[in-house]
Amino acid sequence: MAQITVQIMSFEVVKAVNPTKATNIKALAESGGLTSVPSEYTFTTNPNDQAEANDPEYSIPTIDFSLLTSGSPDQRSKVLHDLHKACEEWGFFMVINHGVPDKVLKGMISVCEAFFNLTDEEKKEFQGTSNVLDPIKCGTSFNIAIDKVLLWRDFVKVISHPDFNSPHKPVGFSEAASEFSKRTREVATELVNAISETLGLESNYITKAMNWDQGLQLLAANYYPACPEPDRAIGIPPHTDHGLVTLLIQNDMGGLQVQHKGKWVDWNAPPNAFVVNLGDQMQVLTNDKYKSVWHRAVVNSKATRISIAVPHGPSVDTIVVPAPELLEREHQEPVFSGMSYKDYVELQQSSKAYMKPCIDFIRI
Ligand SMILES: O=C(O)CCC(=O)C(=O)O
Ligand SMILES: [Fe+2]
Repeated sequence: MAQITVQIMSFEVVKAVNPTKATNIKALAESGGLTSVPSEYTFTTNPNDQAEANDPEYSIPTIDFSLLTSGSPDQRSKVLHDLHKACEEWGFFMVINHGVPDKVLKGMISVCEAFFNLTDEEKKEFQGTSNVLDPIKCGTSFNIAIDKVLLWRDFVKVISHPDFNSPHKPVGFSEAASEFSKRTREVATELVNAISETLGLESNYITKAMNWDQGLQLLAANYYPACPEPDRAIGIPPHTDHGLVTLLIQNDMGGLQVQHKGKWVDWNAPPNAFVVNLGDQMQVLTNDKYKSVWHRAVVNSKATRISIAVPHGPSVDTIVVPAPELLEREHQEPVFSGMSYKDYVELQQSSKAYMKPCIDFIRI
């Protein structure tokens, strides 16, 4: 009987969701008495697809950033070798000793938490429109105009480059986000230069070809409250990221899983490391050599998880094509047709590409 009451109650809360009046999962999770996942949020995963914990085959590649920027020539070439392997075999790696102070990372997580703690009324101002490239946008799920299953996730996204944007609330958000985005971008630039070298190209090849100076950088913060039945809901379903590289930090809760050799691998990065993954534009540029990798965010029953994903891409008007220098050297035909980054992002977030590999739309 109690069970039925709860289900009806949560159904009523969820029914209030509509594209113009977005409610949020934080409010639902905190409303008390929620003992099961409401049907609109039901998303089940297959436990047999999970990688064995501690299997060395699934041990995560780690890149020591300090050796890349200030190691001896031998140390640097060893890191470049590891980076090449990580890009080719995983598309995901962890970056340690990156030099961004803990204070900057923790400061960013804490202002994001404060943002999610604003009242619904206060957040409404930052809801944005249906334009996927709104400078500031917040909401719940992925895109409630097209979602068939609601996600156990609220989000706030801001464009931080080429122009820096920030909500004016809560106090301190803008300062923390500005410092965090600047420092994170410096690390991303070094990594992209190093990735260029691992491809046998000039270190500034990618940044030049992608108009990096005007490149898009987003701060996308995710809020996943504790969930009463974590196996029956999902924070973010399997997807690849649209840009070149994404750098991600999280509070001390895990939840990111990466697909590797057909299994889902738990990614337990320490809070002061960056988790880096390659995005679709890197796969296009390298003509499938370095692939963007499928990943997802699962939820847990213990505590709120916050992650901040920072995708870095070309400038929005760059038409991304496989690098002619690589095609020539490898005697390959291009396997992707060109598309502007802006069109790609819009396509990826449209109903046409919902839960589908967006990159297949431009595969020749
Ligand atoms: O929260 C996470 O760990 C994953 C987030 C993510 O994949 C994204 O925002 O694109
Ligand atoms: Fe992602």
